[in-house]
Amino acid sequence: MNQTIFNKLRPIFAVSTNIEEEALLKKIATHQDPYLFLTENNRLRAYVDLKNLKTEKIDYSNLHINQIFSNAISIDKLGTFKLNQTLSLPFIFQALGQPIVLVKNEQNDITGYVRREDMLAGMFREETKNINILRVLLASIPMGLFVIDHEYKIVNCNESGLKMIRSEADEVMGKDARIIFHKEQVNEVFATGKTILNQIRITDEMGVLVDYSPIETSNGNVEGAIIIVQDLPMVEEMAMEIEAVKNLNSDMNAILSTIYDELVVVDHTGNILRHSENYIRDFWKGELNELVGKNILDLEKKGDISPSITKLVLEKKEKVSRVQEGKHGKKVLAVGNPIFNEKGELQRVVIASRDITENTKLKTELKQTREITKRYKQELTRLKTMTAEPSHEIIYCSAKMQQIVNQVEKIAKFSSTVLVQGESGVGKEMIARAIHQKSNRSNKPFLTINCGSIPENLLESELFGYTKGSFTGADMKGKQGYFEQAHEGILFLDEIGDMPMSLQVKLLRVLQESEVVPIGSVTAIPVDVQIIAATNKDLKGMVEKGTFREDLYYRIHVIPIRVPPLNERSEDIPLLAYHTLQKLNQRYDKNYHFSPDALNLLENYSWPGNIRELQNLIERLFVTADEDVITAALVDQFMSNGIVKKAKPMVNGIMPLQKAKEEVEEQLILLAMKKFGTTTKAAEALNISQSAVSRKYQKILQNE
Ligand SMILES: Nc1ncnc2c1ncn2[C@@H]1O[C@H](COP(=O)(O)OP(=O)(O)OP(=O)(O)O)[C@@H](O)[C@H]1O
Repeated sequence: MNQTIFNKLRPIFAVSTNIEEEALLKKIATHQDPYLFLTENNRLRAYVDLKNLKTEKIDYSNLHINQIFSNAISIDKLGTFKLNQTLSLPFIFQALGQPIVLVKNEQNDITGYVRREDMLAGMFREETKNINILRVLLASIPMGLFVIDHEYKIVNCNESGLKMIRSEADEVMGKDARIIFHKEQVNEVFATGKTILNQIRITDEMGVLVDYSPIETSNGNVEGAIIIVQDLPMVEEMAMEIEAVKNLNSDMNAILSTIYDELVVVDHTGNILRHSENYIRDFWKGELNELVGKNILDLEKKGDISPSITKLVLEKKEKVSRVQEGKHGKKVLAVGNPIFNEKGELQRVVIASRDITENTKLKTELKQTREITKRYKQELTRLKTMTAEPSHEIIYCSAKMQQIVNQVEKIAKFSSTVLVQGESGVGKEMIARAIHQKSNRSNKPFLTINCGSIPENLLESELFGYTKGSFTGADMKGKQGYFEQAHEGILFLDEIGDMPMSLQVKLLRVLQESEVVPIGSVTAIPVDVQIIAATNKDLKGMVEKGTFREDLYYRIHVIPIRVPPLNERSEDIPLLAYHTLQKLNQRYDKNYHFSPDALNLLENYSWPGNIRELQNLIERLFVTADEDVITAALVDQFMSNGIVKKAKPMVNGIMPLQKAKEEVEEQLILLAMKKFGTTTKAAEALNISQSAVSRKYQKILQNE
């Protein structure tokens, strides 16, 4: 019995797992026979049957040691028998249940191993002797067994086998096994003497998983074969499990690829364990063959793969994210996550990347658009301020304004103090600015301060400045006053009539001494500032009433300019109206114009608010007009709406009646002549004789 079982004792190659991986692989590569791996203290660790690797031709240079060990069979699963052990039935069952049986000598040294098929073949050979054992054996094992002789004929089989292929013994016995099972595999086993495992056979009668093993003579010739059959339902279950795992895997890949565009998993040394398809397309420069098993760090060094963050994650052992560039300028956000085992050792690195090319593009576009918008905004504000800034171009055609403009030209050559008088909105500030523009101070500051709208103490500090800590609430650093700031330029003191008496003294001093003493200081600062003061009040009258200092009045009344109200120069009205409308047209890209009647109406209005009022009214007309033409009806509507009041003869104070009559008469004649152009028509309108109009008109012209 023992002889039978052990007469095909195969040698075992034992290797220690602590030898260099490369050497180990080489050693394994030279033999196809199983290996026993030993632990450091020479104990058995695992058994590796290279046939289990399933790969027909193994390229050992590409094989990773982990792949070999993943096929290792735990040492607990191996049966162990002594060479001379008597094999009772239970022992035989035990032996057949093991993929391999280790055989030891009396000294307990492993002398070789026996495969399951070797054992069965031996027993068949000794059939007559072991007939009973064999029968029991064949009947009781859960797998199907078919024994084939050298002519491929089935010479023996068990009940389980018959059930599995759904046949009776007489249908099978003596039949060529190649008809029932895989012809090629049976031929191959006979030709090569190799075992072929896990062949699925599905026909109308059966669905089984088949292993083919050779029965070899002691000199190595194949003299038959053993076919081991397992029911497919069981196999199916396994297969389904595998299928389920596969599905799970592909689901996982699908889910991951929707969350991430690329995915690669490496072990702690950088060996690629798995990757998504996109990863190959976007980062792998080589062929689309398998990347698994290759080392990502080596590939990076060789330049076969775009640099990844694997190295960083392996070094830092923490999550790392970076924007990386793939093929064709593709930008990805790669996040590398280290995965640790229970001992806290780094086991895997999962690198998931997201394509952010589009995002980056959009971001860049957004940035550019923002910049453009910013520039447009700046430009718009610039344009707005330009349009909002009062134009310094003096618009006029009246002789009165011509006189003023001539005066401005002359004054601009000197730095004398100027007093501009006139009603509100007549253009006093405009005149002051014109002086500045034409003077040689034009590239120095022009500062304006409204003396009527600022509280007294604030006005003082604004005008003269203060030193640090000079009063509660003062700026810590102190402040330069307007006089200092306007040095070498012009200071426009608007509403000078509203300046408090106390400040009038101080102002007078500055004007006389040409130096300022800031609040809280004792040191005078020399200043060279030209003063242009303006008022709509009767300063002379105020002096008489004692509300304005006489000395200051004379100090500022050096060059007086009186800007006449608009109704004293009504010929300027159409021009100013047209000019204002043009500016609005330009600003809003429109082409509005006045009807002649509308201009007439505007011209005949008294304009108590002067040019400012005119500008406001025109802006209102512009906004309201439905058509390009601003009609008299529309102008009238605003006037009768009470927004502006219709002109009425105005009397500003008591005067001799005769003089008043003459003035009214003069105005009426001028208006009529301007409107109708001829004395005849003017006479008609004024309801007096043509000769009277002619005479009076000549007189007016002579007096002007
Ligand atoms: N001759 C003119 N040509 C063009 N625009 C003018 C003219 N005169 C005045 N303006 C405009 O009229 C508006 C009022 O002018 P300005 O502020 O100079 O008047 P002001 O007499 O100083 O008024 P206030 O006394 O109320 O300070 C300004 O927008 C100014 O540009």
